[in-house]
Amino acid sequence: MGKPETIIDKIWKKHVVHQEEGKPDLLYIDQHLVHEVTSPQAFEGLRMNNRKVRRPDLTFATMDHNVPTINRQVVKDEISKKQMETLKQNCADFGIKLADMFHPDQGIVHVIGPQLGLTQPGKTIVCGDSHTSTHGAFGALAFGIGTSEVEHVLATQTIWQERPKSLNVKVIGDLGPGVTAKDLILAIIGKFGVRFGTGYVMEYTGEAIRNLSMEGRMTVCNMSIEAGARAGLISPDQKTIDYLEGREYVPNGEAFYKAAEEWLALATDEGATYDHTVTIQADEIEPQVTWGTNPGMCVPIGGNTPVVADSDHKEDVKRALEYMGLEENQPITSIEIDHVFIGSCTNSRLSDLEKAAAIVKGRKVKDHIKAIVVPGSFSVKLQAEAAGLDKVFTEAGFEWRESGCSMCLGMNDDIVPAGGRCASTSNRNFEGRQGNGARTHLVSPEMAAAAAIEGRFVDVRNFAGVLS
Ligand SMILES: CC(C)[C@H](C(=O)O)[C@@H](O)C(=O)O
Ligand code: SF4
Repeated sequence: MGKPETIIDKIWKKHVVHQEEGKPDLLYIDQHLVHEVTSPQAFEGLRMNNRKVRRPDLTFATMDHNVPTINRQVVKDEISKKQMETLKQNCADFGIKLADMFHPDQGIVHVIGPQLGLTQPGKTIVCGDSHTSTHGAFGALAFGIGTSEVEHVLATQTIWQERPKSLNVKVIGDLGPGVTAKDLILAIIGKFGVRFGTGYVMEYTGEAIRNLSMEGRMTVCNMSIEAGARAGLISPDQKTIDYLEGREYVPNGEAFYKAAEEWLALATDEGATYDHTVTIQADEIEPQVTWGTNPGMCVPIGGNTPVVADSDHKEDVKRALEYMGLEENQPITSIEIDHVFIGSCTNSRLSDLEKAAAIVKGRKVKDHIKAIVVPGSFSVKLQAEAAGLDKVFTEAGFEWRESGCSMCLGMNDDIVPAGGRCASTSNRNFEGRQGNGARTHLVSPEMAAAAAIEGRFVDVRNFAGVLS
């Protein structure tokens, strides 16, 4: 037996194709995911230099950020329209598979990768999108890249990368009833801040992580970037294998069993060391709500907004409260909302919708609230409809939409108006994120559903049926 290694070391070693003193490593990329927003200039660069895509077979494209979620036929915004037409043309010219807005595989890039089985343990996965960290839930080394790097990967199937340090985010104990993966990651970022992961790839370990479903693990890894990390991942286990078996791009038969063995062997070895470790106690975590303008500005549902004078970051807190239209020391349960968004690559998978529907069932959305549910992919939408979830939502007063990024960011028609206040299951609450002057509160799907019913934030654990 050699020295115990982390999964990060193991994946890195297998993918370095060139190493030179004083330079980053050149890493091989196993899977390149592409969307309409960050790829046009990259393809343009290839054309200008008369280059081809090196491995079209390892490249997969979808449309997600700009797609309309009501009437697919009408794309009002000219830039959005152009970006989608350009992606279509680029994929045709360079021989890349594309799930366009009408394709059954269409969806948010970080939802369809796992769904199709393109996301697998041990792979290096990149995409011109910061939330590529989502795929780390499978024990892949997955990270977002910039447009010039997208061009580099298209042309060479490799990327220059500084070897990251490793950070063990150890979650001790288990989450209580009604407390979700979203609450866990918000509480982690709330405790350690939005920069503690800078320069690191984080591995989430511990009982609470093992007990999460694959979908919960995706929610956690998705937000690694909000902690500043290069990537976040979780060592594969039997749950990972079970999730992947039978998916379209996963090997089958004997090849699957062989792959599964290799995948399990990637898990961090007993006794491996990390550059740094932080720990958090899962059973102390309560449902979280962000009050401010970054994901670390969050408190438990029973808490209050901060008092400026008591804060270490007075200016930031003051400005955030002002932007959010909130008072100091205001109970979170007194905050009234007018929009609810259930969707995004953080929380738009089938189990997210099921959990939100369980809260909503038989109840009504408060009168004035505009509440929308946006499935993460066309396939999630179909599965949800087969289970009757669309009816549960629409009967309660939610709108049931086509899949896409939607209200997660203001790049399509789904926008929160200035001064509007939204309970959102997405991952970013920056100023203007959901539209100019819009105010975003990040929560779990369950908490968003309960807020839609009550018209303000409430502890979802008090809803009948939630704790059963
Ligand atoms: C548009 C895209 C580049 C961006 C990202 O990289 O994350 C978006 O997905 C986001 O969530 O802000
Ligand atoms: S759903 Fe939101 S966070 Fe995810 S890729 Fe789309 S815009 Fe980015």
